[in-house]
Amino acid sequence: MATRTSPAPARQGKGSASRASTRSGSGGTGRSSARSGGSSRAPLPDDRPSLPVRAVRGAWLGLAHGVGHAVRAVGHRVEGLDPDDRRDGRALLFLLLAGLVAAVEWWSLSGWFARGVHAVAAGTFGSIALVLPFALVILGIRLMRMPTATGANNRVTIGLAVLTVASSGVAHLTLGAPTISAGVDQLWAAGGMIGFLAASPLSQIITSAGTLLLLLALAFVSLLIITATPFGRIPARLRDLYRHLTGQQAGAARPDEHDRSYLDDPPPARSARKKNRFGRKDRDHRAGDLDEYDGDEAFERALLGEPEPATADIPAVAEAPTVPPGVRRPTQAEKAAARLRAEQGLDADAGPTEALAAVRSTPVAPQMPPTPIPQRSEQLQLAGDVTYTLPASDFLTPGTPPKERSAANEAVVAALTKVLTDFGVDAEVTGFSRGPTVTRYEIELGSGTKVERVTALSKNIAYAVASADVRILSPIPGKSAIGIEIPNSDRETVSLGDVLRSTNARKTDHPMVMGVGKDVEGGFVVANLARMPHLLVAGATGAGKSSFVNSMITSILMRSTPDEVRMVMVDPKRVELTAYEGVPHLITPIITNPKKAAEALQWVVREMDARYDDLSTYGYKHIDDFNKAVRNGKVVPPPGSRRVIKPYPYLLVIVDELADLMMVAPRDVEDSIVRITQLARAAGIHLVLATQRPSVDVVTGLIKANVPSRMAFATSSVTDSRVVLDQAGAEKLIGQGDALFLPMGASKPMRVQGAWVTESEIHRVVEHVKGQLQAVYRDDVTVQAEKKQIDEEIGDDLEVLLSAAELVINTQFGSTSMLQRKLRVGFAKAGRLMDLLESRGVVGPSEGSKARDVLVKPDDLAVTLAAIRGDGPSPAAAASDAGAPARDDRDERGTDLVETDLDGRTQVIDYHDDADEDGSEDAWHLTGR
Ligand SMILES: Nc1ncnc2c1ncn2[C@@H]1O[C@H](COP(=O)(O)OP(=O)(O)OP(=O)(O)O)[C@@H](O)[C@H]1O
Repeated sequence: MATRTSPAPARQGKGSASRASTRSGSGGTGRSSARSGGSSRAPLPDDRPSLPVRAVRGAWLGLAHGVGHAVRAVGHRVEGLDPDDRRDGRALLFLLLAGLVAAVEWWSLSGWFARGVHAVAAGTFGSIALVLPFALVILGIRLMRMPTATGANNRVTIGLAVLTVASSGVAHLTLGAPTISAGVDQLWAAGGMIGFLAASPLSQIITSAGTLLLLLALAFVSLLIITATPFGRIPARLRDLYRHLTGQQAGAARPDEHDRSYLDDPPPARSARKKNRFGRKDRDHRAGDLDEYDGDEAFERALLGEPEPATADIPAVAEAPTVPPGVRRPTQAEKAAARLRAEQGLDADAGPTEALAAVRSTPVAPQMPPTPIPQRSEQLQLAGDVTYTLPASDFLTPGTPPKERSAANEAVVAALTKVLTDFGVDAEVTGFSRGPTVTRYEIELGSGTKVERVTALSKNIAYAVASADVRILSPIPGKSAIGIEIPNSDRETVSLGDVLRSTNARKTDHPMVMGVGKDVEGGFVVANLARMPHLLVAGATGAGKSSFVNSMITSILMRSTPDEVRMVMVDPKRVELTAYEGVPHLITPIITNPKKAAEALQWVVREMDARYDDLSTYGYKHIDDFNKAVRNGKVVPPPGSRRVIKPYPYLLVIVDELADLMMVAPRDVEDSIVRITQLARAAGIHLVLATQRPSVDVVTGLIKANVPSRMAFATSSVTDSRVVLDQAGAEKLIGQGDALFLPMGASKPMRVQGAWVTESEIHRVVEHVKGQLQAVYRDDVTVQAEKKQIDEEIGDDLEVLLSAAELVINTQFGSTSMLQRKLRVGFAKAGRLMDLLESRGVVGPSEGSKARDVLVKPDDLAVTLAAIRGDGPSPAAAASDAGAPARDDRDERGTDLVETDLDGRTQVIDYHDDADEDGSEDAWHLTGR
């Protein structure tokens, strides 16, 4: 397969050019090798294997891919593997060898072939041949499931090899330590030839006991190599193993446990769910949909507001709920319910009245013990071959069990019915679905009844149910019914743990998926921040923004490694995000100073530009494609560069109070935000902006236009709601995490109760994460951009400096007295201008009375002037990009270019000016540094 290095690589098929480049050996890129001579373009002689060979090869690979597919589907499904990356053929060989050795060694097969296999296996490894199949199976399965994790696979292979040698040596010593003269049978029964060679010579030198100890130590070290366990982490690994073996993650099913059948049940089709809600059983749609169901669908379902469906077969009749004890006056609604009961001759303690029981509630799923989320440890080999374990799913505790219906709901149904009857409206309450915070009651109209007759009653309804926060949806999207959302007087908390354990969240591995909460129908809502691609979170103080931001960060910490997601947190309030200080996902300490935050945003712009440079250099449209290519070794730095190209993590920038930033530097902040939001999506950079002041001076039109996803918590006015959502509604929310979620592309906001995570849960997760890796902060994030220093230094002299630059560059004469004369300025000022030009790389250093060297050619005048104005890269960089002088200058001084990656690790890149052979510009330049 050809290696892809150019921005627009000529697509090489699997044919001749491709093979030619592969064969051309190391160092050469696909492109250069393909070009290395005219002959390589000419069709190669037909060196294809003969038909029978191809047929056997095809059959073998077909079988191998089939087995590989099955192996990848078992347990935690491996997805997104590029067909080109599969190594199934080799892996199947390992598995077959394992089977062969097992058949011979375990079941003592006889015959010449079995004897041959035994001679090889036992002759080499002695009695260790008995466990050889395990090692071969491990290697085979790893190769099928993780063919691209070359580093980790090599590590495991080396570890297994060392373990085999050490064990053979131990077997040799403990099983009689036979000498060669004792005959092959004895050697085979002990440690085989490997065991003999590993143990015998050593025991001559350090005695048998010493050798045994040494080999045991070697075996122990090999286990550490296989499991990528540093010495310091042995206790933690043992603890994890213990927890895993004793099933502590799963937790015991308690009788009062939250119903979590959704953990196991794949969601049925929407139509099936609808029918089942009304008691009819129809499972036909379900099986068909299951096969096609994938993580993306789960995401889209969540994003589209489709709740995670409840299980089908539950009868919709609820138990009679008991009213919580406590002395208080009954509300109007309760009185209405009592009246309805009395009218029907039922006593007050009776279960649901017939009339109320007829109003069906959406059933909640039945109780089932939870299953732990499978650990993704196999995928978590970080750069530098560090194994990283994500926090266990039970770090986040389950929430209160969801109720299908309660006395409060019955009371409201009765009150609504009474209002409709009192005002003579031909309509009835036909059902309700209870969410954690609000219940949506469905009202169906009799024929000939106007919708307005019900909507006009909103104030009367509010009065009857004694709640000001009544929201009417007309119609409920997708239904011929009016929805009336009324807060539950017995609201439930939605635990983040439950959301992250839901099927929706588990169907996708994407590291940027966060638990949002539960919708009005009780369905779990998750969202992929990478697809937002930017989010505005707004709401009055105390409405639940910070809790939402906490849930978001905790979701990321629960699901992603620092190699996958990095964060920049801006917390001008200084209290909200302090818990996360020191997590390895952070690029810079939490920023609390608004001025520094503005600078950090400018750094993000520079980071974005750098990523774009890489994307365009290597010809990829999205950072995901680029990362995939890097992982597959398809992105090779140009010859001469010492840069090590690594995948870019997603960068999540969280600003917990935008208003504070907009106060200190409105223009700069707005500029940066607009630039980031317009472009950063493809670069894997995503912004989350939270504010309690959603007014037009904070959330400006430009910012709004570029931040497409919105999460509105309760706002203090309808105007604020309009700023956030472009529509009213958020002012009716009831606070404490009640929100309207409007993801990009959705036309109507979805009402959700935000997920809640406690401080102790956050603490546990953060401690786990920090215990594995230390944060490596970059120190340039909050450093003022060079551009700003220039601005301040130039002060009021910008115009005259631009004239001076123009003069010097056009005349190619760097003389101070010329500036004095032509610009009519004094000596001191002309000297200052010349110094400014020097510091910006336009002229060289002073050489006494001689004129200075001019380093910028007239052709580059425009870009240099733009740079001095602050519209582009520094003049030195502009010049170095554009022309030879600065480059030569750099070479003469022997200065290398320096790149810093997200870990703050600095890499030196040799400057090289061999422009790509296809004429494309060399892209190794510093962006804004
Ligand atoms: N999702 C939720 N579930 C349950 N309770 C919540 C939720 N979100 C917020 N609350 C409650 O509301 C309180 C205020 O929430 P939070 O601090 O997040 O508000 P805020 O909008 O960030 O306010 P401020 O702008 O003043 O920081 C919390 O202390 C908590 O009691």
